[in-house]
Amino acid sequence: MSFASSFSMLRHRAAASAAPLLLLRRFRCLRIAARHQQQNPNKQAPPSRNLLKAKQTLKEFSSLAPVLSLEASPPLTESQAIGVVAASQANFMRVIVPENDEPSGSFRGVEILCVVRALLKKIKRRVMVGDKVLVGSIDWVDRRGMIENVFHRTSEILDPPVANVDQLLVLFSLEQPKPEAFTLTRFLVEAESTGIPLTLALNKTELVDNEIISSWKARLRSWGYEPVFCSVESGHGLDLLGFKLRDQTTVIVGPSGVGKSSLINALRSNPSNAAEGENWFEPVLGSKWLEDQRVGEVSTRSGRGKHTTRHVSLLPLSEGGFLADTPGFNQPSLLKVTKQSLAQTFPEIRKMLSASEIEKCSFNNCLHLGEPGCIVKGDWERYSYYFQLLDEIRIREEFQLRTFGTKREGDVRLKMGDMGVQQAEPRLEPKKHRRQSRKRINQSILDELDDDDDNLLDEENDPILRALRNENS
Ligand SMILES: Nc1nc2c(ncn2[C@@H]2O[C@H](COP(=O)(O)OP(=O)(O)OP(=O)(O)O)[C@@H](O)[C@H]2O)c(=O)[nH]1
Ligand SMILES: [Zn+2]
Repeated sequence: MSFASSFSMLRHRAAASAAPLLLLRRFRCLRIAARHQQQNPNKQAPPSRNLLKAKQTLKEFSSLAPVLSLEASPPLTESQAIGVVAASQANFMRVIVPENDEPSGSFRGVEILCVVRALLKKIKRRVMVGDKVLVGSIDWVDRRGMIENVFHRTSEILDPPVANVDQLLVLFSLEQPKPEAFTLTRFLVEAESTGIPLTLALNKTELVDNEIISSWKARLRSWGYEPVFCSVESGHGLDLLGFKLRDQTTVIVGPSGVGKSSLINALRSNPSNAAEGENWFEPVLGSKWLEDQRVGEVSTRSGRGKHTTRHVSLLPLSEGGFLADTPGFNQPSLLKVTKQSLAQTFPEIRKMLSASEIEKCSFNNCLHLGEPGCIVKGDWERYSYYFQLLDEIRIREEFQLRTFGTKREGDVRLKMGDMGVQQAEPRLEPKKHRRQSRKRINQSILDELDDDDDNLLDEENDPILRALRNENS
């Protein structure tokens, strides 16, 4: 397990255990109060403040514990609904819930501007864009409400931060800009490392001739991918893409200028997509904001460049499903990829490893660097990219190690792992028996960078720094 993921597991566990503890304490208050009542039956003592508080907390927790399972369908009152968080801005979250007010019984989407219940914050239950949530205290006229609980997540990505992503759409263009094989590989590796299914699409087909399309098709097939060729300009391939996105929450990633925003706009307004009936997200009532999430309007309204904000938002598709608009997130950080996991992000290596059941690599955790006995041969196009990325990840891992090692020596100890691989492990704090939080570790990396006078890193655009900051926020 990677350093990073073990920390996030710990963090989740800590959040989950806070609630029962609080509950237990409040239960004790109740019991003591009840015993007091038994011993003094004639005294009608006014309920103590603690007792009131305990009752209140029990009431709060009864609708809260535990995190709702995805299949759960809690009984809803008039002022409650289940929806999806489409955006988060400052202290507010925009949640899209279905509204059943049509005589025909068909659904429409309503956007409710929500605050998050203080209790959820208290027990550190984070609400993310993409989360399925229980909204309560809804004022259907003003379209305001409060997020009362969160459902289990099926997935969670951090860069950009979105929950319940079903699919990643890696978008490149064939021209303006031309695809660059190594950059494309970085994007694919980042997408593969999430474990979420990915679709690769190549845009602007109308700018190139058929030979170029065929040669990319063959080349990408040898990498293990079947891309969708499309053109926002001519409309070619958009039906197929629309079909692939239907009823899915999809995050589009890709370099600047390939047509991500153009594609989002095209898919949202494709009139042939406007099926009648179950498309309860379009139109979304009360959302001037959603209308504004269009390429041109955002820039004119804010008066800044259209991509100066980094707020991710989910845009409802006319046929159901969401597309995440991810301004500014167009460089893969590869922060979740480790030396050991890199091989699994290359379909070519996966294929070689699964093809040879009998002939295994001599080493269990072989890095496939051409050692004798390694079954991963070098006769494939991206082998050199694999090497290059392995090197990059090695340097980053060493940098992280050095940062913990020099700055916060006490927090890290080196452990001999399997096959003699050295691994860094945070030292348990002697008194609290608690691991250092991932936030603090990330912060120590950021501090280290801030201390560095020769620091020429572009803080805004450096994907690793950004991913670390996202995690901390
Ligand atoms: N010729 C052609 N141009 C396109 C196509 N799709 C998008 N464009 C143009 O490509 C340029 C960049 O499009 P955007 O949608 O802003 O690209 P983006 O990926 O969102 O770029 P960033 O916002 O920088 O990440 C715009 O001028 C679009 O009009 C296409 O299919 N063909
Ligand atoms: Zn090997």
